[in-house]
Amino acid sequence: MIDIQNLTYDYPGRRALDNVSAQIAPLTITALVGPNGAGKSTLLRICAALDRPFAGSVTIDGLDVHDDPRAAHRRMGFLPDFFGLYDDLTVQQCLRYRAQAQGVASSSVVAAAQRAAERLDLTDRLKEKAGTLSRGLRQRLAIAQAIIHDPKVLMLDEPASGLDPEARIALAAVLRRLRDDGMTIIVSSHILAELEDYSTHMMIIRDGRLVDYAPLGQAAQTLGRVRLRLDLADRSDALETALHQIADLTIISLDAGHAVIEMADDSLAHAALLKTLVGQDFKVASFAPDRLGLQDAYLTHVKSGAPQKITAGGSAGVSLQ
Ligand SMILES: Nc1ncnc2c1ncn2[C@@H]1O[C@H](COP(=O)(O)OP(=O)(O)OP(=O)(O)O)[C@@H](O)[C@H]1O
Repeated sequence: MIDIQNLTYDYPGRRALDNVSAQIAPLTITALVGPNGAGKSTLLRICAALDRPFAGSVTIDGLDVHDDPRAAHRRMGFLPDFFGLYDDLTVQQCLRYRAQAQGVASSSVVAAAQRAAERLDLTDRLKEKAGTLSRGLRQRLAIAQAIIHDPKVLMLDEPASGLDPEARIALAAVLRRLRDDGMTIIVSSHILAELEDYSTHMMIIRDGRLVDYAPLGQAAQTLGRVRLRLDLADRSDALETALHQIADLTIISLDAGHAVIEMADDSLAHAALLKTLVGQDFKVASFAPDRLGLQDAYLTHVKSGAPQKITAGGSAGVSLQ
């Protein structure tokens, strides 16, 4: 879907991107993470065909975005980290204006504005002026403008910065819905916790280099294997012995009340294990894939003496500085 090949970009005296490559599959939501100055905004601007790389290319469905930026812009929506709105226009006027500016056929402008408002839950705000909206609503209006032409790809640079928890939750719901509707999304952020709920993949960059790009939940797992978490309602010291008797099962962590195990990605094998444990009278309260958290995966990759500072960020989770 999005093919990023060997991107290199320099600012005067500073290499911002160094040979970055990644292939982003359709219908994924990629969390683009990294400390301040890692190159996230530069990467997004290049993917959005706003800056031209010194070397390398970006294609969307085979279209080189720098060869034909206008065609590329019809396929993508982009929201930069700082954006402006026409404060004196109503939400409806903003959306209709943007539809016209994006080249939506004049017979479809009204419908496009209505649909974008519906997708971003703005239909009850259509008559309000942009200048009177709260920060969360302004952000939603800006995203509605970015998707007015129903692009296949949406790229958002720090969309949740400055939003309160409620607005962040609303934004997460919107992004999930857009993905379900058929969009491929890349979203950058410093705050990992907010990305965790909806991201399918994580791309880590640091000092302009790609550190990792992997599906969440599988980042640390072997292909064809899956990590599962088992919780017991009643603690039982016999759990370890029982698990050791199961073939082709690796115990990742264990105590009398829970276990994280790795085994073949085979639902029949999982069902058989569950049946065995229940048959041995273990009180299984839950048994489900153990999703490797985005924070865990990020920290796994960056805590090896990396130069950036990582601070625990209260309810917002880990933040990168
Ligand atoms: N216009 C510019 N001129 C010179 N250097 C720049 C310019 N824009 C960015 N840089 C530098 O390039 C590097 C990458 O910047 P970029 O904004 O892409 O990083 P980022 O990961 O988005 O950072 P942040 O999280 O702080 O937004 C940084 O070291 C930054 O200081």
